[in-house]
Amino acid sequence: MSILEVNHIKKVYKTRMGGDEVTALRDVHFSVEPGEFVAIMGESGSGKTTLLNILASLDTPTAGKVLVDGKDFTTLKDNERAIFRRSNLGFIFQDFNLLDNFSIEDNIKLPLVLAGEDYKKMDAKVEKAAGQLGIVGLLKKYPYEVSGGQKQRTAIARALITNPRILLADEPTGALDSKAATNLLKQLREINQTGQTILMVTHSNVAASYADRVMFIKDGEVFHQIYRGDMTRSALLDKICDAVTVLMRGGEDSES
Ligand SMILES: Nc1ncnc2c1ncn2[C@@H]1O[C@H](COP(=O)(O)OP(=O)(O)OP(=O)(O)O)[C@@H](O)[C@H]1O
Repeated sequence: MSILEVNHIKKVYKTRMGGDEVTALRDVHFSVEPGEFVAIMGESGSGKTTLLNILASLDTPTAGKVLVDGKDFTTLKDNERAIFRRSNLGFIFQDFNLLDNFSIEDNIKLPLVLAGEDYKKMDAKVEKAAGQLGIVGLLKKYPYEVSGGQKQRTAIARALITNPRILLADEPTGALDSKAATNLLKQLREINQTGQTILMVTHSNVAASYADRVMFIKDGEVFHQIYRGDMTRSALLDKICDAVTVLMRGGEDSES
């Protein structure tokens, strides 16, 4: 069974007291298998954030369903959706979203505290997550004392500590220099290779080339998909660059 099924979702925003309407997603339909690493690309305004917000259960679609492990969460009440989100999804963001007054250790621990987990079990989980991300030596530091790459590793450790079914990443390398971005992408790939399903929205062709599948959104629909198959990362990168060029030409696959 697919881990995620996005079933013909549509999202229409109503603006100005219900006057104007904006169709951000027209008909988005795809599924993700357990252990896949999927990158979502698309030009500004194509609907990526809208899609991610719906997948994150932070917003509801106007029509269609989203199923995680066969369960439709779009129909849950707000409090049930919050519990669903906490136990099934992990998030990382472009700007890390760490709490400045919390140590690295307490930032990583936070989802466990919110979930009411037994304090005695927390330390072992923090050690394990920090070990996986190579930041054990930073646990007593504060976010302002560590680099951008280390902040994002902290955010990943925090996202993974609850063993989420899916890790949702919104432009995770957007605030990093290219060396830190490369290290982070390699780390995400390693985490994926342990079986973690990852969905990542990105503007970066290079970032997308670390995924198994790259999905292009255009005008609120899935316009094109590229599967890595047995391609090397650089061959996948070439294909992504070609697809982005076609997309920027307005979707016509020719010069004319
Ligand atoms: N809350 C909202 N109310 C009305 N329209 C919205 C709202 N949020 C997004 N939109 C519109 O929906 C469309 C898709 O926006 P969305 O933010 O999902 O695109 P995006 O692909 O994430 O863009 P970017 O890459 O610039 O972040 C755009 O036309 C946008 O103006």
